[in-house]
Amino acid sequence: MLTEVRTWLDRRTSRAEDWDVEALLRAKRGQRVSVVLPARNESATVGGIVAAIRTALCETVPLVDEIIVIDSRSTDDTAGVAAEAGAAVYHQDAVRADLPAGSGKGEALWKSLFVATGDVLVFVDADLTAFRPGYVTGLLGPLLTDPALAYVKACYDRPLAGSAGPAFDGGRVTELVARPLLNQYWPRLAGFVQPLSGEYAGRGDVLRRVPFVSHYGVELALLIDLLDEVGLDALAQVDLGEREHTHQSTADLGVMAAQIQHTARLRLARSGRLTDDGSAGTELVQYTRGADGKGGYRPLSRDTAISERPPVASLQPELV
Ligand SMILES: O=c1ccn([C@@H]2O[C@H](COP(=O)(O)OP(=O)(O)O)[C@@H](O)[C@H]2O)c(=O)[nH]1
Ligand SMILES: O=C(O)[C@@H](COP(=O)(O)O)O[C@H]1O[C@H](CO)[C@@H](O)[C@H](O)[C@H]1O
Repeated sequence: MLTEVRTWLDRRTSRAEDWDVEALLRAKRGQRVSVVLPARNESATVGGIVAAIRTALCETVPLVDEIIVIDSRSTDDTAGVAAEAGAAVYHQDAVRADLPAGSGKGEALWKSLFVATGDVLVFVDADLTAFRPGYVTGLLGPLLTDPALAYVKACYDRPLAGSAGPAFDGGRVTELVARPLLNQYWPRLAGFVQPLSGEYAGRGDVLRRVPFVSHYGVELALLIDLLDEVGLDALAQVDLGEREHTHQSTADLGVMAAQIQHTARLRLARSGRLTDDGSAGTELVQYTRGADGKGGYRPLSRDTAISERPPVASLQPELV
């Protein structure tokens, strides 16, 4: 581990319990706080998360000023459930509908930058199955109390639901793809315990100065781009203890892994460390047996292409 990272790890890692809500209210000093949940087909969990934030951090103490759910082309009642729980719901394709539509989680997060009014934005996945308001206060703690910080990521144990395995059995793409890539090519980011965590907070003006990669490349790209934009000491992480969420299938995580590999290649090429001749395939062929689970294997073609949205701040003023 680089000496710089060792120092960073000690200096820029805190714990959720280090941040007292009353102290955060005093530190807020007129800054607005938006909580943003990107949600695709999360009707089973989004309502409980929104209600918990609203009750604890809007009604009981005025720490959070708005709760936004970006409905990311859900086919269930995510939007209705989120609205019922008290969130302001925006459909991903209805925000900046003048632009060609994009896809995936990264698109949902980029679109949130056009509707969130907070000086500080807190992002929370909508599939969490054991959410606590301390996730939000923990992420806000460093940002509201240290003006030198721009972005704070959650870290936590990630047990794999249903397995009695160790605390890091979850975060499969983190452990098998993202962490090796970061250690190989971006060792200054090796101090992040959970580089792909879906819970993080950032200053709105800084987030609007970086691009947003589509789909599941967004978290890796944000870390790499924010390191370039603001420097390692403006980044931090907060230990939230444990995180449980609805898991995707291994096959679906294969698509996520490919998107993250494409993102890494894009960033290596952009920094001149790799020549990208555009020959990397974006088709991922996976295999399944027939519906009855018998017979021979059938190929299943999956698209893993990613795209990228420019920094919001780079858009023509009249277009923002
Ligand atoms: O196209 C998408 C894919 C995912 N998500 C949301 O992004 C978060 C993380 O996605 P997911 O749970 O699929 O990833 P995982 O946590 O399983 O890696 C969740 O709130 C999803 O509903 C989204 O808004 N749009
Ligand atoms: O960290 C990971 O390996 C993946 C999958 O987690 P699990 O193996 O289902 O616990 O989950 C994260 O990765 C996505 C891509 O960055 C994020 O968008 C998700 O919020 C995050 O949960």
